[in-house]
Amino acid sequence: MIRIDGVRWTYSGADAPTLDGLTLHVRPGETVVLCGPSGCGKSTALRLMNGLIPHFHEGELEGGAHLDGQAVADLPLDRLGRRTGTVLQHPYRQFFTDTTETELAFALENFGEPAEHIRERVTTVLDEHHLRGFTDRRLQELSGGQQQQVACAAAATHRPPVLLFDEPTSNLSAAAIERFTAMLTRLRAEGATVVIAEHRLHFLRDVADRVVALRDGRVHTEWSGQEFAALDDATLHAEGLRGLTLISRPAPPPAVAHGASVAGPTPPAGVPENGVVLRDVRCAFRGRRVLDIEEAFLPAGAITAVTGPNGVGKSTLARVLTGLQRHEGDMFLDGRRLSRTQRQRASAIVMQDVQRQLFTDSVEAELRLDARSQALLGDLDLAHLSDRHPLSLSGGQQQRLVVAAARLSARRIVVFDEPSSGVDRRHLHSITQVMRDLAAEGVVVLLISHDDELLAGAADQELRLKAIDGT
Ligand SMILES: Nc1ncnc2c1ncn2[C@@H]1O[C@H](COP(=O)(O)OP(=O)(O)OP(=O)(O)O)[C@@H](O)[C@H]1O
Ligand SMILES: Nc1ncnc2c1ncn2[C@@H]1O[C@H](COP(=O)(O)OP(=O)(O)OP(=O)(O)O)[C@@H](O)[C@H]1O
Repeated sequence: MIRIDGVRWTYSGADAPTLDGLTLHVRPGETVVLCGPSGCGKSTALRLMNGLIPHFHEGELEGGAHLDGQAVADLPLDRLGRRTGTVLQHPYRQFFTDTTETELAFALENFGEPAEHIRERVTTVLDEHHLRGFTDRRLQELSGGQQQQVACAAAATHRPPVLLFDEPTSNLSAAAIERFTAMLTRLRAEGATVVIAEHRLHFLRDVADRVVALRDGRVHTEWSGQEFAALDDATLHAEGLRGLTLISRPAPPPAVAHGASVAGPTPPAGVPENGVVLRDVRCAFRGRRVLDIEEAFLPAGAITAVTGPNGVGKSTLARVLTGLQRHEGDMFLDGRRLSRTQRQRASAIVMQDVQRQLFTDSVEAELRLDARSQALLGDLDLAHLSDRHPLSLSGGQQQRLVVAAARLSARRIVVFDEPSSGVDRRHLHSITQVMRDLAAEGVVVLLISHDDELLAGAADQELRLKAIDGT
């Protein structure tokens, strides 16, 4: 189905090839997982399969991918579009339309399918993916996890024989990951060929036919699905990969909070001196209330995890803290009430979609380079990339760059919104260390995450949000 034979690919302007002798054959109906350290070439390999290389990205290609015996480079884009469905690392970047329903219909409309058929298919997909509640919701107003679920559904709506997923679970809750796994099982039953690039491997244990670990742009190790399922975590860790065991996380102490959307005990009286206090904080979008916190205390010098299902209001809370969101109620820092502008000055954030906060034309320029930032670049394995354009970095490299900028920001409040997307095992530890160092300096650190391994290693206390309707 997909054949890649000894491909070499060098991005335009890069001094070394990103794919260097990559050989990979994917059989029809097979589900293959691509894993490997950040920057090893997983996304690039997917771009070769869906034609973004060479149709979109510029560079030097030797060899190429074949789909059903036809060179991807020779296939017209509409034929490629019918044969492949792709979910990118930042799904919001791939939306063409405005609402969930029109996005699901988009590909079929482009292929000139009859309106009746489009309606039927969109209805089926909305049900299969549990997206009924989002039918007419505007895509830009969905939470990160909700967007990722819509992107997965939209990629499958026209039933392409090949589906390519780039870190499809980076923003998903455990329940949403289960729904995604069910989608993979359904696709396999329908005979689809599926390639998934991932760092989080545990949910792929029972669905992968083959697992391929890349390193330096070529295949380094390969396991059959059975071999993979039988691997122990130590073997995977030795390969620099994340384990298969679902971390059962001892719940950290609850953050001091209560309110309609918050699980936790009663707060202390008065306004604590050292940290953030939220009082009667409420947010609503178009009359729909999404955040309702009577009182919460986020102490300085500790990492407070904010958890809860997709769409429950975690990023909204992050925007409240950092002064990016209008709301009712008050926020105090170290006993002093802060206006929105004061909050913007007191805080830094690593956003869920870090590409939104890369503004300059080099890694170096994103940070103010001095001895301290040089050392941090080394810790985060970015030192060799300092001349590079930030948007040319891999997903995990971009993530670490924004983490570095937040570390150097010298703000009292630093929020990390899903910082483990694109992040391999080694860097999970370096990012945890950055958060720990900030907390040790007395910063109020907030960690929003669905990643139990990250939470187990980093969270000092937990603020668990529940949906306003109680779910
Ligand atoms: N600008 C907006 N307009 C309308 N609704 C919005 C807007 N921003 C967020 N929402 C809605 O508010 C709710 C909370 O979104 P938020 O991004 O805070 O969730 P989250 O808990 O961070 O989710 P995830 O885990 O998926 O990232 C969601 O239902 C979302 O669709
Ligand atoms: N447009 C580009 N120009 C130059 N180099 C690039 C470009 N895109 C990616 N690279 C480099 O190619 C290498 C592989 O990137 P790729 O995005 O394929 O890695 P990845 O394995 O998907 O990483 P991650 O797990 O961090 O998402 C990285 O070192 C990256 O910096």
